[in-house]
Amino acid sequence: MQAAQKAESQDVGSGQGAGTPTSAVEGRGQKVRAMLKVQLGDEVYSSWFKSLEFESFDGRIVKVSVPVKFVRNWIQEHYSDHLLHCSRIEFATVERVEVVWRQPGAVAQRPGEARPQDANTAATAATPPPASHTDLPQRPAALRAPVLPVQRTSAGGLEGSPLDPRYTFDSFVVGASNRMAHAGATQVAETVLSGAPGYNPLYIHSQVGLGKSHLLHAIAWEVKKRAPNAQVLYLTAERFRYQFVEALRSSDPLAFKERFRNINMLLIDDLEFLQGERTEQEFDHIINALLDGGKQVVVASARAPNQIERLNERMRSRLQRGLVTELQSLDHELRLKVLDKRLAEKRAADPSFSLSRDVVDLLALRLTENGRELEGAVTRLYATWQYMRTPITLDIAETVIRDLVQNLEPRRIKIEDILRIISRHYGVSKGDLLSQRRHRSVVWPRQIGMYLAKHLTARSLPEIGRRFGGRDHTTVLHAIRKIEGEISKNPNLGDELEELKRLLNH
Ligand SMILES: Nc1ncnc2c1ncn2[C@@H]1O[C@H](COP(=O)(O)OP(=O)(O)OP(=O)(O)O)[C@@H](O)[C@H]1O
Repeated sequence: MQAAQKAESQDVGSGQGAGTPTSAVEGRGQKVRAMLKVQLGDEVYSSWFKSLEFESFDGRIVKVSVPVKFVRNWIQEHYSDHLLHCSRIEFATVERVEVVWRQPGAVAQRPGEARPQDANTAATAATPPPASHTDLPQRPAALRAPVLPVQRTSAGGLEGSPLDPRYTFDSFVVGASNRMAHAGATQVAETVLSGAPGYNPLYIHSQVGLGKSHLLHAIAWEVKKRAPNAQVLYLTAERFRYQFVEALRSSDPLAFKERFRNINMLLIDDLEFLQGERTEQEFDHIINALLDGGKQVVVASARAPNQIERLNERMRSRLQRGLVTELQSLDHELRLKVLDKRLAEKRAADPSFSLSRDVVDLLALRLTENGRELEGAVTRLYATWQYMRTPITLDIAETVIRDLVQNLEPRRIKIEDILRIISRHYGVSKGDLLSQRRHRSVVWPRQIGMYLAKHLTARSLPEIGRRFGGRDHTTVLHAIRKIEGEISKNPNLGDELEELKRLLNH
C-alpha cells in the first residue's frame, strides 16, 4: 500500500469522529499545496492558492477555504480538477473538494495552531508557532537543482552565448530520426581542426525542442575538449545582432568584423531570429568571409534555408552548399531512451529518486512532441519527489503530465493579440500604445503589454521592443521589472494579469 493510502486509512479509522483533526488535515494540505505549486507554477499558485486553507476531511470530502469570494469562484471554475487530483495523492479516498469562502473574522488554523473556539485544541496553543502556511516543505539543500556552470564561448574578444554543460554528444540519444544530423555534427567536430574535408557549412533545422541547440553545444564542447585553444564561437542570432548593434553604436563596425577573423569555427543558433537589414548584411558578409577562408560554419534554425524569406538568394545557396539536415520527431523508442538518459542524470545527482518502468512508459506514450517535454516531465516529477517524498505513482505522473501537456499546448499568443486585448481592456488605442506618448494612461498599459509579451510569447526582448513601437530592449526590460515589482506590492495586479491571460487564451 502506498504511504499516503496507509496514512489515509489510519486517519479515517482513528476514532476521530466525523473527520481528521484539522491540524492534521492542514499538515497534509501543505503537501497538496506543494503539488499544486509544482504543477501550476509559482505565478498561478501565488495568484490563486496562496491563501488556501485546508479545513477538514471526513473520508470523502476535503473542505478548503479562501478569504475572497472571487478567488473561490475562480478556483472552482478553473482549477477544481487540479485540486481534486492533487488532493487524491494525500487524501486517497477523497471524492470531492469543496471550496468555501472563509468569512472575514474567521481565524484560519495553521498546523499546530488552535482555533480559539475549540477548547479541545486549546492545549496545543503552547506548541511552537508553525511556519507560514505559504511556506512549502523546504527542499533539502543537497537536493536543490544543481546550478550549472555555464561557459561562454569567446573568440577574438567577442563574447559568445553560454554553453550548457549538459548538452554534449554523450547525453544526446541517437535514433532513426536524428542519425544524419548527429553524424554530420560529430564529423564536423572531428574534422574542424584537422583540415580534412568535411561538411561546411553544416545546417541543422527542425521544429522546436528536437535537439538543434543540443547538437550545436555538443560540437562546441567536443572541439574545445580536443583542442582547448581552438577559437570556437557559439552565438544565437539574437546575440549576434545585439553585439553588432552595440558595435554600430560605438561607431566601431570594423572592429566587430575583425573579431571574426581569427576564429576556427562559428556556430549560429536560431537563425530565424536574425533581423534588421544592416545586421543581415553584416551576417552575409561574415559568413561569406569565413567560408571563403575555409573556416567552419554551423547553423541551426527552425526553418530550412529556402524557407527563410529574409535570406538573399546568394546566402541561401551558400548555406545549402554543405550538409542541410533535418531533425525529425522523436519516435517511441527514442523517447524512451531520452527519458532513461534524463532519469539517469537525475539519479546520478540524487540516487533516492526513481521512476518505475510503468511511469517511464506512460511518459513516452503521452509526451510525443519533443525532447523539451520529456525533460520537463522528468524535472517536474523530480520536483514532486523532492517536495513530497512519495513514490511517483502512475496517478501522480498522469496528473503532472496532463498539466504539462496542457501547458505546452497553449493557444499560440501573438503580440498582435496582446496589443488588441490591452487596448480594449485599458481603453487606449493601439496607435497610442505604439506611439512615443509618455502619459501614465498609456505608459502603464504599454508596460503591462510588454510584460505579457515576455511571459506569453517566445519573442526576444529586442523583438518585443520592435513590435511595441520600435523601442529598445532596455525599455522592455525596464517595463518587465517594473511590473514584477508592482506585482509583489499590489496583490490585485496579480488577479488583473490572470484575467488578461484568460482573455488572451480564449
Ligand atoms: N536526441 C536527444 N537526446 C537527448 N536529449 C534530447 C534529444 N533531442 C532533444 N533533447 C532534449 O530536448 C530539449 C530541447 O532540445 P534543444 O533545446 O536542443 O531543442 P531545439 O531544437 O534547439 O529547440 P528550439 O527550436 O526551441 O531552439 C533539451 O533538453 C535536449 O537535451
